[in-house]
Amino acid sequence: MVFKTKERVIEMPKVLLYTKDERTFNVLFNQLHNYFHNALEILSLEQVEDIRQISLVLSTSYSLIEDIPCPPEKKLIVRRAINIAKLEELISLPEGTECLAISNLAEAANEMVELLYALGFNLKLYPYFPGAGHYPKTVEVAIAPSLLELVPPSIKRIIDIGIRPMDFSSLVEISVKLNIDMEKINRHTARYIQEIIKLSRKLSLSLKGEMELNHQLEAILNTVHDGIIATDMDKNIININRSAESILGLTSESLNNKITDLLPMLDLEDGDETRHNQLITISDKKIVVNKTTISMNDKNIGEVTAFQDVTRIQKLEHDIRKKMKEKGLATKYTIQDIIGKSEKIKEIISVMKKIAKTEQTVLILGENGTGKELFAQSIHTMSERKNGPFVPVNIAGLPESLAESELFGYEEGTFTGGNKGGKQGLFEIAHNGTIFLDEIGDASKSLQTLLLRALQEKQIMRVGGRSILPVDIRIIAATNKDLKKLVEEGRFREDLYYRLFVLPLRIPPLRERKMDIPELLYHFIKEFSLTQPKIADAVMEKLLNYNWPGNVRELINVVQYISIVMEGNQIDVKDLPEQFKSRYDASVEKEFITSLEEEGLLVDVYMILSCLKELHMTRKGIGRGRVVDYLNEKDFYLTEQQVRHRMKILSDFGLIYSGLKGQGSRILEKGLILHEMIENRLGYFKYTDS
Ligand SMILES: Nc1ncnc2c1ncn2[C@@H]1O[C@H](COP(=O)(O)OP(=O)(O)OP(=O)(O)O)[C@@H](O)[C@H]1O
Repeated sequence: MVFKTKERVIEMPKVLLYTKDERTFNVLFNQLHNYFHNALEILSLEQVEDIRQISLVLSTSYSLIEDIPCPPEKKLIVRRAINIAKLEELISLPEGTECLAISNLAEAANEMVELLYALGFNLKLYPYFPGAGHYPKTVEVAIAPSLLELVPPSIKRIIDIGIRPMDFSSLVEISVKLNIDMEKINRHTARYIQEIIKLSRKLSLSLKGEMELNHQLEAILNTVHDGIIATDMDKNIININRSAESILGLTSESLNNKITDLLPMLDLEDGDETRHNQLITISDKKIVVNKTTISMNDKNIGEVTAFQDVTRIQKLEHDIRKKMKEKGLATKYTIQDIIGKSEKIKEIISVMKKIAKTEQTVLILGENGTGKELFAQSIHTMSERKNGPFVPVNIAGLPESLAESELFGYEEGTFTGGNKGGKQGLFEIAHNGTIFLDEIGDASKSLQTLLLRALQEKQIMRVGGRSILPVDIRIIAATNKDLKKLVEEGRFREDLYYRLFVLPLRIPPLRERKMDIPELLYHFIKEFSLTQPKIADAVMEKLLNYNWPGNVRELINVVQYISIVMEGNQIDVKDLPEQFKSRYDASVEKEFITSLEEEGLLVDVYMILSCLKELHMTRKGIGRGRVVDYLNEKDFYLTEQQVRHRMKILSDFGLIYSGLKGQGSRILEKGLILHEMIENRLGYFKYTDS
């Protein structure tokens, strides 16, 4: 039997990248593509058919995207870094040289001037852009980010610093805005570190013959977040930047010390393999280290060690995620997390996409563990509100006495010991987002009345408050109960039912879409990091035949169980939890019972099992002699020889455990089940005590 996990359809957020010229577009496009790979789709303005489908508009300048009709929170002006590898020529300019800083937009030209000053260049810089007008006649040099056609004819020397890439903080900001998950950000971080290290390496290579780093270079090194240490051939430290000092907790006194004395762990072994991207730990910090040899005329003259504090970047990202979580902004799931290719799931997903575009109330119906919350979160992340909060409320879990204040908040002074300044309710927190009312069928009558009012009026009043707060929220409710029936029984308000029953979404139980089982199984196997085990055909057959009362949640539990008990790399029937075993063994054991019957041994075996079962409670092994005595007491006569023969059969079949000599035998779980089955087969209880 072969089960294949099929490719998942992935919905990527669409990003509009808008730049003044095509070359900048290409550089930024490549950079975005390198960092985010397939996590987002990047479009140019011409490719956008409907601006409402765009999750984020990126540009190098606000003036460019001012008129694009979308809310300001969907627009992001990216910050630009400078290409370190291209700075070599700039460093060579004498102090005070007059230069034009050229760009196609005033904003960008001014920004370049600021950046170059911040980098410590002691030049006289004039921003220059189309329409900028006059500049002093004496200026002979232009610094241009590849836009050479903009350079006025009077300029004698052009320094091309290349198109400026986006800086890392903008990339992180994009990740956060688009809710690209932590794991992906982490992968980007690794890539970013590599990139920076490549730049530093290029920089060190461009310093051939210049072991005396001048002030400008030092200033540049100090703006880099990487730690950089340069050493001479005798391993004396001849330059150390500020980041290196702060990452390693050093002072400038470390200069002229030998790196081997001061930081022996940074003195990586020679040989290419070990010198690149090596991860080391220095006083609880994880650091990626790279080392490059500087050579002149084929002679090595020193080394540059560049390193990044991975812990710091991870912490930064962690803080961002934490902040999002605190604000209730973070949803765990998107439509990409929904596993399944059955017709039913495909149909639900297509309905969900339509539902997500609307603002209407959704009612998700389905048994426990079918994924109602997963679907609710996916609707939220697909909707216009995805950047707003998603606030889940478990109605069944709200104690009646607290429900009102939890949902609607309270004013200061309402409760003794209440918060100063009152407290926001969950409806208020969900403002501009989605509130997910789970297990709505469990709401008490009084809570139903309160909910009805909030839903009808889209406004709430805090407990003890006098003013009304309008809230802009989308409601998704869910239940595993038959709401219609509750209405008929008078246990659920009819008017609330019709408020909720606007867009119903029915999630079928897993037994009605068994085709999804293999894919779900493989997915969770991967999640519990079982290394691609083989799955015995019999196992798959059992999983497919099972009726899954606990739905996907039960399947997750089964995989977890398997991950604990399995040995080797094949999942066998024996690795399945109880609910599968008894059903499976039934057929095998039925055959066993039939064969015992044919051999005329069934009653004998039953009597022996009854004996072991009865004495089972003592937890001690029972010897053959004891069994013979027991049978005698019941007027059932077998010789010790016969008992031994029958017990051997039982032990071979795994129904009893016969210990080493003298320890006697004990009935096993399977023996108890078989005992019950024979009892049913025999249909009378003549031989039991009762
Ligand atoms: N189609 C699916 N693909 C991947 N994971 C799923 C799917 N359906 C459910 N799950 C997972 O199963 C678990 C249970 O889902 P969830 O909590 O959303 O169910 P529920 O219907 O809300 O349950 P309850 O009614 O008991 O609250 C979650 O871990 C969820 O991620």
